[in-house]
Amino acid sequence: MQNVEQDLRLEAALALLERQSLEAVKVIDTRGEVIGVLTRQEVESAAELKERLALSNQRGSSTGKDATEVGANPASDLLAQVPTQRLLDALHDGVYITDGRGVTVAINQAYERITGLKRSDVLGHHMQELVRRGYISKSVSLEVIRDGKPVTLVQSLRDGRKILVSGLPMLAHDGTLSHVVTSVRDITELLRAKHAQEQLRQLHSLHDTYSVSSGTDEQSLELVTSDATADCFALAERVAATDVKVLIQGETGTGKTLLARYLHEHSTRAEGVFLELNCAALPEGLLEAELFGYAPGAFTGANARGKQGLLDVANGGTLFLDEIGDLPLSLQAKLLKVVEEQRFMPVGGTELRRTNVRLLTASHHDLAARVKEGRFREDFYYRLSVVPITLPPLRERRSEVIPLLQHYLRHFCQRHALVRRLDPEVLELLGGHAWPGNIRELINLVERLVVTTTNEVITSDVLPAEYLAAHANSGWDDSMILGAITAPEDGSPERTLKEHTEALERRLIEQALEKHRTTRAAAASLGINQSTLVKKMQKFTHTP
Ligand SMILES: Nc1ncnc2c1ncn2[C@@H]1O[C@H](COP(=O)(O)OP(=O)(O)OP(=O)(O)O)[C@@H](O)[C@H]1O
Repeated sequence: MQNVEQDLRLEAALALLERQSLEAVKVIDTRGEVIGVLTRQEVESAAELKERLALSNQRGSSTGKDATEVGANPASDLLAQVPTQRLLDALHDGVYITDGRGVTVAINQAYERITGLKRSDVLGHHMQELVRRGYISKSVSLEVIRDGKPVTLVQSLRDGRKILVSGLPMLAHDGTLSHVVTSVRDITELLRAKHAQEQLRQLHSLHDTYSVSSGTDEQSLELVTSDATADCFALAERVAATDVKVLIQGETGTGKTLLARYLHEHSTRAEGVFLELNCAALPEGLLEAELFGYAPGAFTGANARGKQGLLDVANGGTLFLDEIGDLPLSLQAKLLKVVEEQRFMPVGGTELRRTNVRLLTASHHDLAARVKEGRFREDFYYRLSVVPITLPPLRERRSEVIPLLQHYLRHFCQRHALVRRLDPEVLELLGGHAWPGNIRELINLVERLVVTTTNEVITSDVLPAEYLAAHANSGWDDSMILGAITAPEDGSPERTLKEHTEALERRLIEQALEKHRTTRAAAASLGINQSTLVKKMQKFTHTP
């Protein structure tokens, strides 16, 4: 059965090599693990040997056994002229042959190359002795002799390399064990490649979870700045080339992450990775494992192969730690060590690892206040905030609101293949909104308006209630309206009746909007139709 499988694999390998003009094929076991690589030359010579065997078998006997019989194989007629040692030395894999008692009778050159052992070291020696001397960690031949069946295992050599060893029993005519033939393949490279593959897999999953992936929508957008923010970006550009620590502060959605990425992209690390971790998003244990990684089997449930931490993955690049104010004190101490020494210890590890990462941090908390409250280490705070940059909230950079609205309108129209315009009245209303969620809130609103509106022009009647009460939020209050209907005391000309009436109308409409939240309900409560109310509001926004 085993031979049939091998034959089928050989044919499949040959077909694959022919069909796809490959130079080598991988051999995979039933669990999908790669156990070796066969070159075209190896597959072809095996196929040729198989053909010869088949020819000879037509003329001769067949063993009908799992193991190979020595001396009864008619193929030996054809190979008889070739000296056995030359045949063995022609093989790329190492070969080790013992007699039925475990005494070494032959090895080939490939075995010497792979293991570094010399023929003179092993010939005539018993396998037990070689294990005792520490030449090899475990003997396959002895296991084959003990169990009487093929054995495959991975051995470690003295220099730490790993070899895959497969031993096969060879039987004499009388069924007794004649020899054990062992093939040896250096799988150090294979294991390294597998390890690299695992690291890559981890990197991809980290990238999906934490990184601000490149080519995002935001990245393709231009920055909208005003006097209030241009200084922040100019400062970021100035310090980008250095490795100084920058602490970015500002309310949520003000562009802290964008500024961090801007810094990375203007730095000499721009080719390296930019990873972002939100320190408020994970419990302490997980946060530690993500940042520092862990050694194989560090804790129950850990990946048996261990895991690289972000400090390793971001080596040569930038690690942006958002919400650093929420980092537990114990991890602040560990990270301080990284900042000071550029070294860290993975969870459960025994060796310090070096890393060359630029740390950028951000927080919506007032970190200085957190230091005073004893919730943030003072030494860590000073280390991180060599250059502090504070992004103002959107309500303090009003001149950006309309450019941002137009900017994201264009963006979402393009993304959803729609044509939409913002009615000037909407621009006015939104221009006066307080934007507690800052730019993120603005972006979400614009996308919502673009995809939910059926008309080309987006009018105020589709605005959610909180945006209609914009004037109330933006500093308009009753006193200003009352001021409009009260005779001025500063000697300026008296208002006309029309102006008084308009001011009163405006006040009533504002109050109705505040109370009823939508233009439809406010209009109904005032006994006018919705479009009249909207027109009047539009007129008011143009009236100082
Ligand atoms: N100046 C700007 N011009 C254009 N878009 C901007 C600007 N600043 C920020 N944005 C966009 O606003 C959104 C929110 O920005 P960002 O995620 O950087 O904010 P944040 O302060 O990091 O928020 P949080 O504190 O919640 O993490 C992002 O989509 C970003 O691309």
